[in-house]
Amino acid sequence: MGSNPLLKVQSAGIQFGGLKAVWDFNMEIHQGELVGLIGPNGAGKTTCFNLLTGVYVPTEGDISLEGQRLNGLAPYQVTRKGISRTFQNIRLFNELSVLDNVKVAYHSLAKHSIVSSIFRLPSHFSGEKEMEEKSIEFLKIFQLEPYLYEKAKNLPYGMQRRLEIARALAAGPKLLLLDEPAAGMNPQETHELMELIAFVREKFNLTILLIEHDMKLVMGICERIYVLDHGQLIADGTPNEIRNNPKVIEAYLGEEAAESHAESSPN
Ligand SMILES: Nc1ncnc2c1ncn2[C@@H]1O[C@H](COP(=O)(O)OP(=O)(O)OP(=O)(O)O)[C@@H](O)[C@H]1O
Repeated sequence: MGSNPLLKVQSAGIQFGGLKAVWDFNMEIHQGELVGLIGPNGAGKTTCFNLLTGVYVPTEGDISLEGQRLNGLAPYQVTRKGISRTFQNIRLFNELSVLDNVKVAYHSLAKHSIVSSIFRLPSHFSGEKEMEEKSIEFLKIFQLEPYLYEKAKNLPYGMQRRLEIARALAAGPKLLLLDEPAAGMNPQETHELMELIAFVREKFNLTILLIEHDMKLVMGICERIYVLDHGQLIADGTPNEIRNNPKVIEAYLGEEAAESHAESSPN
């Protein structure tokens, strides 16, 4: 790939006390790619997302988006630079309506000034109206239109997951990070979600990095995959390369063995 990468991570890492949760992490993602980040439980995947989004400041290495260094920026600044995310455990404003959840995301980027909003100047209303129309447009794409005025907490689980993605998209990201978007979904919901992810990627010319445990799903939609184990990258490549990589097979076999041991051990 000749062009400059959208995201570049060079030897990034973070240490918590004595624990090196992630270290020497390298990654390059180009505009338009759909990339997977996988690894056994506790491998450091969510920690990587936290590094990329300013939740954690790397104790080593560099992270840049379009050549601009992100190290040390607060999460809201990273969002403004163009990285949005969803969380493993859904984080919505439960008491707000579906529509307001998306409008809040727009507000964080809104162009109309605080002065115009306080004094309720005409520019405020046109900004507000435009924001509402755009929010509804997004929600239609995610088939959430029937729920516009429903409190977020009352949505079926699969729809809450969709709303989280819609909200992340409303911030207009260049790079969208999805942390286990299909967690807790049944196979039918998962299948529909994957089709939706592929669709929004095309429609908004997005670049996506996703963490997912469902191998079939990751292998099915990602063009490239990075694999973490014990905080370190052990492989990256196409789904086929990853599927046949002995280090990856070993890491996952190790996880299965640990799980079956835990299941058979008395408490
Ligand atoms: N704030 C923190 N303080 C201390 N240790 C942490 C912190 N955040 C993460 N860790 C540790 O870093 C390691 C990696 O955790 P992380 O949640 O990133 O793994 P993961 O690959 O996302 O796991 P899972 O698939 O189970 O979600 C774990 O050992 C975890 O306990």
